[in-house]
Amino acid sequence: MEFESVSGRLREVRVVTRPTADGRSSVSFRNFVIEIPYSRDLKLNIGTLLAVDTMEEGTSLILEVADFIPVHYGMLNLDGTIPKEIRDQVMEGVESSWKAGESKEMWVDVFAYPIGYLMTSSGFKKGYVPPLPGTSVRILSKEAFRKFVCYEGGVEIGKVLGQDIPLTINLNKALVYHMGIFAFTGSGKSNLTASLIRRVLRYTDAKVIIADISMEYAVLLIDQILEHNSLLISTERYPQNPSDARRKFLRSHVVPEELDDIREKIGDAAESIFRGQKARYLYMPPEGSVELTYGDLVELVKSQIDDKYTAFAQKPLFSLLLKRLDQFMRENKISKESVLDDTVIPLLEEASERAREAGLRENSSIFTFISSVKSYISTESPESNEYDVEKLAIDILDRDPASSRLFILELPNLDEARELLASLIEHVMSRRKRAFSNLPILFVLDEAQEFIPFDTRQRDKSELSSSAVEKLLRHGRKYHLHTLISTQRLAYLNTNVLQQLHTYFISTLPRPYDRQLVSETFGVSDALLDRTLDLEVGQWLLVSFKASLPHDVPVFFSAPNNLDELRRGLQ
Ligand SMILES: Nc1ncnc2c1ncn2[C@@H]1O[C@H](COP(=O)(O)OP(=O)(O)OP(=O)(O)O)[C@@H](O)[C@H]1O
Repeated sequence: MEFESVSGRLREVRVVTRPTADGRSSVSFRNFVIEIPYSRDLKLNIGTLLAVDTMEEGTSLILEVADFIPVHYGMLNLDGTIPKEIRDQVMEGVESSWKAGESKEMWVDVFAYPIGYLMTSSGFKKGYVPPLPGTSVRILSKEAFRKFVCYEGGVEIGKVLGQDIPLTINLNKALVYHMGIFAFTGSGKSNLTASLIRRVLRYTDAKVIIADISMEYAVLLIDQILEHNSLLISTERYPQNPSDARRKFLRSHVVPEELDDIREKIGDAAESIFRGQKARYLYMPPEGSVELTYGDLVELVKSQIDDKYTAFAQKPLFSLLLKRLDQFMRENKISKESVLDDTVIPLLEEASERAREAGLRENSSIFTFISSVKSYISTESPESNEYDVEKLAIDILDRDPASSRLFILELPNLDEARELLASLIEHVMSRRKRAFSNLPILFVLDEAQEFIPFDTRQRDKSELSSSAVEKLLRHGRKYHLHTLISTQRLAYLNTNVLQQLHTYFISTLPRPYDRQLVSETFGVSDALLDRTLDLEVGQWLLVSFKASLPHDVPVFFSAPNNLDELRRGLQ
């Protein structure tokens, strides 16, 4: 059976127009009012799907329920102008008919909106055909809903709200098109992030790198650190002795109250991490000691051309060097941020050759310039045993099945976190470009507004991290580099990145601006987004655009509790 036995009728079509969140234009949503007879057994939920006849024969329009209100005919015109005794009498009568259960005078006004799909005899297809007012509206059965909404054979991430259907998604595709988790503090963002990471580790081959500024994930995923090849990386040193390191771990991490009874077990797990050499101290070079990049070299050559003391005879040769450098970078897909390496030496030698052919004297500034760049490149920086960002990038890109899969980077200092993330993304991207592989890598950025804020400032390094993350989101997919970001305030985020995310998990967002931004980005009705205000901790609205689900249907679900999964994992 495709439909439930009960059906209703389409009574009204309303178009609601409002200014966009940025106030620059306007956006309209179609809202439909459907009347369904009231009965005690009527099973309606926010998110229930309906089908209504349209102007095209044999084609129904699919609607999603955003809200519903029971109505009694007897109370339609009952307002304060009617004397109190009569009001009381009418309401008593109405109360008894609700209790009796069924009457022609009672119905439910259902507010629903079209989700861009049509149902035909050959199945579902994208599109919109105006529905016929007054015609019957049917409720999709549980099985029809499951087939339309869930990804067959996919990974279960929770249960559809009110329907007890396991919500299965295409996790690989969700990864590829980046994901976002948006909710007010305390709604369960870290919990959902951790349970999604568990599934990524179990059901895909992706490596996972978590940039953790609130030092939460080492505890939330401690069983996973033990289960998989992992590294817990910190910018602070832990004591050499594993039992001292365990004490420091428990002191510096918040163990959720719900896990108080297994605090010792968590301590044991931490000690195993230190004993098993799964913890690393990450060396951060002192500020200012950054390496020269290709962009720096371009700037240096340009300044030679612009310098009034550079002899005129040499300027065309510097221009030629600049042109060749630009060509070389384009051909080899080298970005300005890539660290200068010895692949550029043949280019410098070619420039010296041209200068010699032009008959320039050996002490000309172009020769001095070239030889100083060459000597910079060939001077090996002293080999250090410290685990630094370059070694980390190499480990992340390592394709050996025995290499680490889960990397938790504990970065409590924000400036340091931004600088490190920017540098890590640059290293990973430039190495990936040079040695391509399709091994997926997922970067998880909790508190993403700290890395890609709306307002970037050079002083606090957010400019660095913001441009690196933006690049990762825009171009990462080509190189199998993916991102999951999570934030509590969309207003504080660089909203350029929102279009790059194709899967959103939304829970309570108290500010209308944040909800409006999501509804505009995905074309989801405001009425549905407003329902997120009623969600409880651990309940989410999943919105996907050609990614997680077979059809782009916003779906409400309740996520499993990561703490239960952690508890089971530790047993
Ligand atoms: N799916 C869930 N089922 C049951 N309880 C949950 C679920 N998700 C979260 N919780 C509980 O809600 C509380 C807050 O969760 P969490 O720390 O993940 O929220 P958050 O949004 O990350 O908060 P913050 O922004 O403060 O970091 C936790 O105590 C957790 O146990």
